[in-house]
Amino acid sequence: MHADLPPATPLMPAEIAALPQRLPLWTREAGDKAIERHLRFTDFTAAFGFMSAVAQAAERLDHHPEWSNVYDRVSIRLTTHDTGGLSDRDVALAEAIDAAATRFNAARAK
Ligand SMILES: C[C@H](O)[C@H](O)[C@H]1CNC2=NC(N)=NC(=O)C2=N1
Repeated sequence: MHADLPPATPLMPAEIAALPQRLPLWTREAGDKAIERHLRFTDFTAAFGFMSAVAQAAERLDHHPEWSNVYDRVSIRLTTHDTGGLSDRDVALAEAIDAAATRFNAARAK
């Protein structure tokens, strides 16, 4: 189904070090195996609309978030299970998530 996509490529240490510049809204988890972002929306409908948009991006990229939702809040953790750490797919999904967050007027949470 996703035979057209190359396999996930692990990030090099220099790429991990540059993540704060590349993805300023994301924080690196201790150990640098994952990044996370916490968002708040105007209400549950907006939060769920955002999650639906992210779900479509995740399918397109063949890369899926670890996330949770409570009413108007969504917390997202990105890691690559296949490689056991951060990969280019995490960056690609984070960029798609940032674009969707803008469209759904997300605010920073936490
Ligand atoms: C078979 C399929 O391509 C893989 O299982 C993909 C699907 N989505 C994924 N999502 C995440 N976050 N990590 C993975 O390693 C991963 N692997």
